[in-house]
Amino acid sequence: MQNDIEKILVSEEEIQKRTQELGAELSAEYKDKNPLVVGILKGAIPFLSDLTKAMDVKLEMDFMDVSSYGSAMVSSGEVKILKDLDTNVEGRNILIVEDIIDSGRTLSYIIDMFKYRKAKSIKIVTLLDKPEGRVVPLEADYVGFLVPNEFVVGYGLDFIEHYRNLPYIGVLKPEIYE
Ligand SMILES: O=P(O)(O)OC[C@H]1O[C@H](OP(=O)(O)OP(=O)(O)O)[C@H](O)[C@@H]1O
Ligand SMILES: Nc1nc2[nH]cnc2c(=O)[nH]1
Repeated sequence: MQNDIEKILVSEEEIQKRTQELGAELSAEYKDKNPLVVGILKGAIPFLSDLTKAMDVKLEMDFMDVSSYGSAMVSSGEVKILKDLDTNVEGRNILIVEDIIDSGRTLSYIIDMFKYRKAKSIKIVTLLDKPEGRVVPLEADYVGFLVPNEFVVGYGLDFIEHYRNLPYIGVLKPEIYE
């Protein structure tokens, strides 16, 4: 699998160090707020797992799965809920955990939904932000790393469901797409 990687953009050490920093910041922000940490399946799982272990606060976790219709690498803009939360978000402090914000469509849809459901506060932490990909305006409250406008894989991010288990963020060799 590692043979398929052309270059590493964010190393395992960089991810782990930044995750500890973000965990400390979020611990201060959410002290005594019992946040509901919402992971967006499936890409957010490795980051959410490491990040919440770096947060020394009482919190709850829940998960949503949404799909944006489209090919493996280009989304169409339509978002559909595949798995909803089990938890009522009304009056809750919500921390959404994402692996990447690209067009911004996925999170824009989810945030509107949480506002409609009367969440008390909504914040976003994303491991990666790809600002050049933005189609709808959206800013995360906490960002791990900025990435260029390239298709990235690893640490949760897939290409046709593979490479999520890489411990770093990388770019695939061109022949993998052939
Ligand atoms: O800002 P956007 O352009 O909406 O892209 C970001 C979304 O795309 C990826 O999810 P994907 O739909 O590929 O699902 P997955 O996490 O299960 O791979 C990623 O995990 C984000 O949720
Ligand atoms: N794997 C992967 N999924 C994405 N979803 C939105 N942007 C990306 C990306 O660069 N890589």
